Amino acid sequence: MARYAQVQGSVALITLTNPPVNALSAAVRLGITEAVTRALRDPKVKSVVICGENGVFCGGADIREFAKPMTGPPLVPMISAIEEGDKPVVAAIEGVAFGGGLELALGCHYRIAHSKARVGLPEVTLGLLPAAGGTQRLPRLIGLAPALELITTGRHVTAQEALKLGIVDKVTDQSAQDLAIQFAQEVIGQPLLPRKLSTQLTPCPPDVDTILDEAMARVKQRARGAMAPVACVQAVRAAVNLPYQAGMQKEQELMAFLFRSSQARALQYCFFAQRAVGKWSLSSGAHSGNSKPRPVTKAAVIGLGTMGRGITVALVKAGLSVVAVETNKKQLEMGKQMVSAMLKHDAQKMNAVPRLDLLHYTTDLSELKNTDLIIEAVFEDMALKKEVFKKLSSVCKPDAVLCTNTSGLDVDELASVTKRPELVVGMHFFAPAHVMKLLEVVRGSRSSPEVMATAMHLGKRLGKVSVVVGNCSGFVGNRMLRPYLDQANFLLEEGATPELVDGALEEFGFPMGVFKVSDLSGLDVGWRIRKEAGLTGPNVDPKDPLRRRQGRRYSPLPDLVCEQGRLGQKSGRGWYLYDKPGGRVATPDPDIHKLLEDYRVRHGIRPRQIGSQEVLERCLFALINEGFRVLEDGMAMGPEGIDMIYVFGYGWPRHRGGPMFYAAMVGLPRVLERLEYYQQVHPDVPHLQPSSLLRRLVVNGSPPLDKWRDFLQRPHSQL
Ligand SMILES: CC(C)(COP(=O)(O)OP(=O)(O)OC[C@H]1O[C@@H](n2cnc3c(N)ncnc32)[C@H](O)[C@@H]1OP(=O)(O)O)[C@@H](O)C(=O)NCCC(=O)NCCSC(=O)C[C@@H](O)CCCCCCCCCCCCC(=O)O
Repeated sequence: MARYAQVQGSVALITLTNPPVNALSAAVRLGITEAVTRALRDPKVKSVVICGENGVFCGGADIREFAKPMTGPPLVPMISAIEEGDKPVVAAIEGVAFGGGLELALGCHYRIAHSKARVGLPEVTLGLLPAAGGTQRLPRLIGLAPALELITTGRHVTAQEALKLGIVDKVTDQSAQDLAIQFAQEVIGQPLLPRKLSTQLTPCPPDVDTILDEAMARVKQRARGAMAPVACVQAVRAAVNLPYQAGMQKEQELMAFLFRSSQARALQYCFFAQRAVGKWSLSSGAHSGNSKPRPVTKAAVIGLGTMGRGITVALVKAGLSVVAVETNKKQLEMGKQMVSAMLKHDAQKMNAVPRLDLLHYTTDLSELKNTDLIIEAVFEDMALKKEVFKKLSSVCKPDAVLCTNTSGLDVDELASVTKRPELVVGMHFFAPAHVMKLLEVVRGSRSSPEVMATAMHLGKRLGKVSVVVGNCSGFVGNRMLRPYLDQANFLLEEGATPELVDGALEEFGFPMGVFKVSDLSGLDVGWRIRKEAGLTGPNVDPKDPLRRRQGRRYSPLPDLVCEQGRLGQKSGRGWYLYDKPGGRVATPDPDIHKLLEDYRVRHGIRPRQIGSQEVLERCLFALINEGFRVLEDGMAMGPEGIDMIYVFGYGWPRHRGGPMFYAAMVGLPRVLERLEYYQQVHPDVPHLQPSSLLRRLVVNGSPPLDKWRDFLQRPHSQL
């Protein structure tokens, strides 16, 4: 797993060989240890170069090994042996040097990087810290403040930035390996001590305590309960306050604590789940490996509302040529200005030129004759969307892919009005579409594998985490949201306040509680949907009592709030009060408290004390229960897809792994028991009725999440 060669007479060349990213598995660590020992012992070898095969230096420790008992030589002594040796060792960094890979390079005496290489210590994103000396060597090399920033955020830096920061000594456009071999010969005989980072002091400004305290306050505020960033600051503090060996001791202690934590397991699960969802498969046997995407060079977006603008920006940023269609001239002009402004703003941040030349605006659908793929993003109205699809079906070239950006309407119904239902697919973007990482790719019953591959491939080009989902009302994300929202409203009826519910959810790790999110999105959105569904407004069945609809419990509270003109942030009042219309700072509103009190009196509800635990159990377990139903109905490939949808689209805290992972962590028997309890107390809420899949899993001893698929009724898969 590490190749040894002697080149140019006196240079030992050690090459890491563990594709695809040369992760430091036990075998690689053994290979490096043996090769370094050999090089240091061989009198003919005067200097050493360490590089990686296939243009990648090293992606760090082998994350897959973390779940298994440790074997092979540990990293810390292996890196120390390199640093302590009496021959200069040069790291030749191509591709990436991440995590343990960068730590290995920091143990070398010199670092040479290719100009396209990136380096970083992303351990914090896996719930860990750089525990092979990274928290002790990097501050000694580049100083306290930049090291703190890189270690607590896990940010990757380019070779150019690494050179400026002093992480690497040279950057080359040619082969880093060749330059390193040449360099390794030039430095033979030069004093090595100043290059051994463990022997150096961390360069610190006089206000070192302030810097550390501010960093700690910053990470605590941002971390939303994640422990690793806090541990990273503690470890770097040790690099300032303690001698190297004591600092290393501290690093190991902190790592031991993080290593077995549920947060680290959740974050590492997310790392693999994010990659797993890209490898989609359908019940027909088609999968990402055997279905070829169609080439897409020219795309179109129909509708320049908020979603259409964001999608247009995302497509242009990915380098696609885009025709943006908006039939309303005023809206077209407004959209044009907004899209240009967004592209310019983005380009400015990247120090680049905005690609406005890739855009063409029109009011005329017939200009779509030559587009390869069209994304319809008109108002969420089935009749309107059908009209658009009918037209598209006749004006677009016969093999053009037709996508709908609906957040929950029936993709098959739309496909049925076209002459090419097999070329129709849902692409559910999340607002703002050029920022949010999630894309639900909705498979209609007739969407062809090729079209699924095209939509998934396009998602990847746009930098999205794309998840294949089935065509059911609300798809996966919004479908699961309904029971969550219902429970939040029921809690208000029973005695909670918006701030109590939101407080519990934010404490759990959501960036915003459910009521703040509703205020941000606009309360009229749900109001309109409820009216259309006959849950409120003139279409309500007159036989339905006020707090029951269609045979189940219903809370009219959100309707009452809307009827008062409280539409959320945009009107300056919603579940909270804002300083002005469009204001963002939410304060609890005594008028809402009064509304809730009056409501309870009117309906004879005696308010009770509600604690955070009940808020979390009712809101989250109801959502999770629907997640099990989604799996049971065959609307998602597996729990990983659901989890990535919630992490990337709904603010579920990544360090809790997503709802299905969380359920597994809490314990399925516990989730089942609490749902059964709440169902007894609220028999009129069908969402609290535990799903049969959850019951089946518990009866079968709660198998680990990666075995849940075995308990799904495969023939029912809708994918
Ligand atoms: C490297 C990348 C940038 C490549 O990206 P790209 O898009 O090209 O490709 P993919 O991301 O799709 O990856 C391809 C393929 O490779 C897999 N993979 C990638 N990286 C790793 C890895 N590090 N390990 C294993 N596998 C990896 C990926 O899953 C794909 O596989 P697939 O099957 O889907 O094809 C990009 O991949 C990337 O960013 N990778 C992660 C980089 C990273 O995070 N590195 C840091 C790793 S953690 C680390 O290095 C830790 C070290 O600091 C220290 C370790 C010390 C350990 C000591 C432990 C002591 C514990 C003591 C406690 C004991 C307590 C007790 O007793 O209980």
